[in-house]
Amino acid sequence: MKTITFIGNGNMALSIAQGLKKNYKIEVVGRSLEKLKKFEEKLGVEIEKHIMDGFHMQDKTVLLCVKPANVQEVSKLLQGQARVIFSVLAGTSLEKLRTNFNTQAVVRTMPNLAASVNRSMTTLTGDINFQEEAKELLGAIGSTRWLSSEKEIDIATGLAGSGPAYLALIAEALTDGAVKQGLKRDDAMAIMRGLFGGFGELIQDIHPALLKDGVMSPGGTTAAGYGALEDGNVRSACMDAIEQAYKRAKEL
Ligand SMILES: NC(=O)C1=CN([C@@H]2O[C@H](COP(=O)(O)OP(=O)(O)OC[C@H]3O[C@@H](n4cnc5c(N)ncnc54)[C@H](O)[C@@H]3O)[C@@H](O)[C@H]2O)C=CC1
Ligand SMILES: O=C(O)[C@@H]1CCC=N1
Repeated sequence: MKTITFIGNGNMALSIAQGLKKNYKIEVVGRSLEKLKKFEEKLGVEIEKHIMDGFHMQDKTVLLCVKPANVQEVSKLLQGQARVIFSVLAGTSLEKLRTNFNTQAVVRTMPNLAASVNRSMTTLTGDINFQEEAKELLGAIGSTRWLSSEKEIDIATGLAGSGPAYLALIAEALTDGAVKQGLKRDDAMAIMRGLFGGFGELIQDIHPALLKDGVMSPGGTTAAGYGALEDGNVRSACMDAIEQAYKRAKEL
């Protein structure tokens, strides 16, 4: 079984490790043995645990899962030359990763929180020689799409990386709206979850505009509600959200 070395033991590392644990041996490098043990407990399989300070990554296949602000601090603690680093760091350029880490190759990846349920939408870019390996590795946690530039992965970060948070806002707001009109909270939550489940399947094959046309009867309830969303500038706010997220990715 091939070994994947996680550097960092936070939410993203755990979500990805959940998807990889069946087919790969998992090694995790962190700052605290206690936290590494907790990671192992949550993952439910035995892992190799290492402290970051002085860790040898010679010829290893590394999944870098720390925060963008920790790059310099973390890179100073590591020794040896990695075979390849797959980074999940938002906005952190290939050049910055190459400058800070001793590695033969670098690939940027942008998964999302659905990695924990094997449904991540993960974008990839970087060393073309590792395209197939990246697709296979990150394919274990959902769908992948290789992009041809860093600009594109920074935009995709706003769409799919941050996207679960944006959809969560919509989900919560619609639920609150139903509660405001008198639906019980439990019922509203169950109905919202069913809505997102079905919608998630429909949107795979139907263009959003056609899906909307299919729901909206002349003079009906959907048209009434849809008008309120347009009055609230939801469309424009969604486009601004991607613009702001992209801008932020370029600053990281
Ligand atoms: N949370 C998400 O939905 C997504 C996150 N990402 C990226 O994943 C990366 C990790 O994010 P999360 O797992 O959500 O964060 P987190 O806060 O859960 O984990 C960060 C991990 O970094 C390590 N760390 C923190 N401070 C450190 C320091 N000073 N020195 C050394 N190591 C340190 C620790 O292992 C910590 O558990 C980020 O770079 C983020 O851009 C990418 C896609 C989606
Ligand atoms: O908010 C962030 O910076 C990270 C990247 C994508 C999702 N979370």
